[in-house]
Amino acid sequence: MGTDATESILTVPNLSQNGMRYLRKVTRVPNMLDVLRKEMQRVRAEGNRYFQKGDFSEAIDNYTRCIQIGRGFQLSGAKRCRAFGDDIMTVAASNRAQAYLELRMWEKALSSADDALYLDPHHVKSLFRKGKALQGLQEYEKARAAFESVLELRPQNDSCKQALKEVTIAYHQSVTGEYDLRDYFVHGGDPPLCSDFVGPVEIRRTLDRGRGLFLTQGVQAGELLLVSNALGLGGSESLLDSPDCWVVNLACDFLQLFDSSQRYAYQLHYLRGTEETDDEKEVPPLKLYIPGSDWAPDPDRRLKPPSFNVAYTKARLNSFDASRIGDPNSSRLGTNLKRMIEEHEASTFQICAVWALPSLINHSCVPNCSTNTVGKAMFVRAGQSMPAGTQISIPYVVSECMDRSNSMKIWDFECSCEKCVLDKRVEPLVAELYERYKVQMNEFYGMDGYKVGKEPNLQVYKIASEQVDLVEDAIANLPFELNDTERNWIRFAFQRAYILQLVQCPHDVTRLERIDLVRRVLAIYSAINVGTFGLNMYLSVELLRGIEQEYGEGSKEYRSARRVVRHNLNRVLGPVDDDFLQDLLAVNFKKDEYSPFYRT
Ligand SMILES: C[S@@+](CC[C@H](N)C(=O)[O-])C[C@H]1O[C@@H](n2cnc3c(N)ncnc32)[C@H](O)[C@@H]1O
Repeated sequence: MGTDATESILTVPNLSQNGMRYLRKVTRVPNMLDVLRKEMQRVRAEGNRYFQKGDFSEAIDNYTRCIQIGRGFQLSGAKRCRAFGDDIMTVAASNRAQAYLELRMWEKALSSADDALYLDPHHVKSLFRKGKALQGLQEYEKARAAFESVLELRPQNDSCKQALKEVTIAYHQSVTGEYDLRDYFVHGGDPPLCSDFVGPVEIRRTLDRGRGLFLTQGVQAGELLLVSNALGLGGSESLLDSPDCWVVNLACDFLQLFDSSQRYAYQLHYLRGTEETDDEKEVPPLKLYIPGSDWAPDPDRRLKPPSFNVAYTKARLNSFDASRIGDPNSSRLGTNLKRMIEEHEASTFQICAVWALPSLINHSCVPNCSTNTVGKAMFVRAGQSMPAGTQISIPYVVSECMDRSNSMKIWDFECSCEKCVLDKRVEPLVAELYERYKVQMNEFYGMDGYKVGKEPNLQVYKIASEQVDLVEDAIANLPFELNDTERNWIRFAFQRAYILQLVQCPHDVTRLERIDLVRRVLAIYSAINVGTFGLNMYLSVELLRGIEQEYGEGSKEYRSARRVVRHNLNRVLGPVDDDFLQDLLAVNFKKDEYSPFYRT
């Protein structure tokens, strides 16, 4: 138990001289202590009632009041008052710790549990709550020690055994970067808790983009670079049209971090805002993001919440789409074609989040890393093999628009990646075609053209195919040479035509032709690397399905398609061995009437 606990409990009452005199007097009154004990119990019970109703702030006020009465008497000077009400205060402080836990106010929960343990070092519930607070602070080793003390006193305590298991796993994850997510990826269900992890990266200043994250060693595609739990979440109807709503939501979430933990408050502090120019912005210590590390700044430099404006700006400049948090399926193997279209075209409610360390990664429309969320934890993996010193990049938003300035505007910068440079060059040359494409795709909304059913929509197929042909002609006639990847970047701007041609293709299109269509769409997504990973994974599995039906499992075509699947899964899910792949395929190869190869 630290000195903090002693200090905090001793400084609770704030009695005036008159108050002290009064207390000394009343403690001499016969039965007064009984009366006061009853009063303490009543106030504590009142706290319990508020707790039951879910009003944790009122509960905390009552528990504090109960402690104030007890400490007031203890400090009143009378000898017989020295240990007055310790038993009642222990429980009040312990319950207050639980109320703080409910509010995710980890530091206060810890200090309240310590208050209770100061009075009774073997108070089991307080030891447990201390462990939970430390778990919330990602201090896994210290949490483990607290849970172990509980189990010494109560070896059969099942919740504590479970909590000990959780922090042991979390500690292992945070140190090794090994996460056993197989079961979750294969069977879905509630996302497992994942600890933060910092792999082979460092934070450095860049020449022109403020700070960025760089590799400290060479990595292979799929290697885990970092895992980060969301600092805050915000939601609204639409991400790009009305950012105000979710930014305000997020900013409010941010302000609560200051009641939660200084570590998280500092992570927020270092996020990009507009108070300083990029060059002046400090490079945060990497330790700040490593669970259990001794990152702490001078204890006198406790951060106070920023103004709402600052929180708002930080929310705006650092948030990414987090819709996948609410959809465990899309963290797994992507979705079937029906859902793929629905999600892509009709996204309505948007959730946004800020992840502290990923927020220091700069954007590229052709990123070299993948991001995937498991619950609130964002996993960042290398999307390709890269040497030490490479600056890593992620897509803040994946947009097919050739002019992405609108969708990027909330982040306040103009992207100048290779794809942006190419798009700017090509856009005027395909302007008329692009306008027609956009009008047509919007018309399809009106006529349910995006609905995927068992019966293909032949009109949509015809129009989509015509557009694909026009795009292919336009690409072939561009007045400059392009490589395969660049051609696919341009196709990506027209991607919906390619997808609709695939999903609405008539029954008489042969399996080989379908295989070609899947291959083509997959090549388009692969060219923008891992930005639309769900689709990459899904389409590569579909390709394998088609090839298995066409050529059989023993064929070289099948083996090569399996390598493609493994590569795409690996970049997002990490190492995929044969058993894991088999399990994933077994799930995905279930009868799916929206597959392009169903009944072909
Ligand atoms: C999420 S932060 C990324 C980290 C940021 N560089 C920092 O120092 O905090 C987003 C901000 O980084 C800068 N940024 C990110 N990607 C960029 C890019 N591709 N080109 C120019 N600026 C970029 C912009 O100032 C943007 O508002």
